[in-house]
Amino acid sequence: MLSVVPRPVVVRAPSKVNLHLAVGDLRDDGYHELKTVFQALSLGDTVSVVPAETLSVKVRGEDARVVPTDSGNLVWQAAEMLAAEAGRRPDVEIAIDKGIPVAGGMAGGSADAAATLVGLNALWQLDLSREELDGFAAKLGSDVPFSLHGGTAVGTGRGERLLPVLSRSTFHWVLALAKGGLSTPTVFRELDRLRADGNPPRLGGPEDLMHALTTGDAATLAPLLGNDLQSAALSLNPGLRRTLRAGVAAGALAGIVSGSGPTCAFLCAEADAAVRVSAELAGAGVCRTVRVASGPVPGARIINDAAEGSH
Ligand SMILES: C[C@@](CO)(OP(=O)(O)O)[C@H](O)COP(=O)(O)OP(=O)(O)OC[C@H]1O[C@@H](n2ccc(N)nc2=O)[C@H](O)[C@@H]1O
Ligand SMILES: Nc1ncnc2c1ncn2[C@@H]1O[C@H](COP(=O)(O)OP(=O)(O)O)[C@@H](O)[C@H]1O
Repeated sequence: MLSVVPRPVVVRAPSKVNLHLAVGDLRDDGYHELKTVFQALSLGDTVSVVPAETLSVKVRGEDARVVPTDSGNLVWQAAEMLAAEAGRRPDVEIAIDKGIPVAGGMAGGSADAAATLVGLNALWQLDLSREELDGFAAKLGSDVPFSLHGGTAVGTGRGERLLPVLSRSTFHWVLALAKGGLSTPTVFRELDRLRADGNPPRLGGPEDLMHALTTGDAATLAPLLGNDLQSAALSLNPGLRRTLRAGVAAGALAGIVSGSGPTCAFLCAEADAAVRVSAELAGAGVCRTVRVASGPVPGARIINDAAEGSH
């Protein structure tokens, strides 16, 4: 007799780099007002969801052992949220294949949460609209809406309100992954402390950077990259200064801390240059490992069909 084995829905979700991250003051709700330009990168995670008796999370990949597999994982929270909406049990097994560094300032948990929303919307045939998914995404975390959208976008509010940005051509990046991670709230707190003690420079508006994106010219874009959280990340992890210097010495057009760090992202003139820079950085002993990536790429999207298969 043929048994019907449910096939998983498999979703690919991108990492991100903040090309511009201007941090405003601390709000009463504990978040900072942001103006940021996100770009989704080809380094990503793959998440698959398949019907099961109970909710469970499995994680594979280099950083797997530091990722929670219980309700501390954003994918767990995403599944419970959608199950409550659908009035059903979250009876699903979620498997995460991690390519994105954990606590690396590249929105890895957000990518997985966005992938889970997309995957379960298909698996459970919920037919939720883009706007409804956005609402769930924003509840899960400030970066989750961007992980759904991908591409290049301006984020305001706490980063969850998005407007797409016109970006011509593909940009080539080298990512220097650090040994440990940095906690996002700790980095925001460190920036508040630095600001209370002195007056670290604040980024202006992203208008010139957005214009550079429309030209598609990496050399024009490079000097306009900026991140207000960089001084805080460097204060918590001073070794990152060496990493940033080494990437530029290796031939990158510019280097920046990605979001709250500690990953450093280096913009390169073209794909070949990125491969050369990555090889030199890997040999310089200034980071755990290097990755080459390009952007912009799409947000969380299904890479197979939610069909049932007979085995
Ligand atoms: C800094 C950024 C830049 O894109 O990314 P990462 O570097 O973490 O990837 C984001 O703002 C992170 O977004 P995300 O990681 O989703 O943060 P959330 O879960 O919403 O918030 C975690 C904590 O970070 C701080 N936080 C976050 C967003 C914001 N606009 N202001 C904040 O002060 C708060 O302390 C909050 O409790
Ligand atoms: N699916 C997930 N992948 C990675 N980390 C997760 C996930 N769900 C929850 N976390 C928790 O979120 C923290 C921040 O991880 P991550 O999203 O990778 O970094 P960042 O906020 O710097 O972009 C981790 O230290 C981990 O405890």
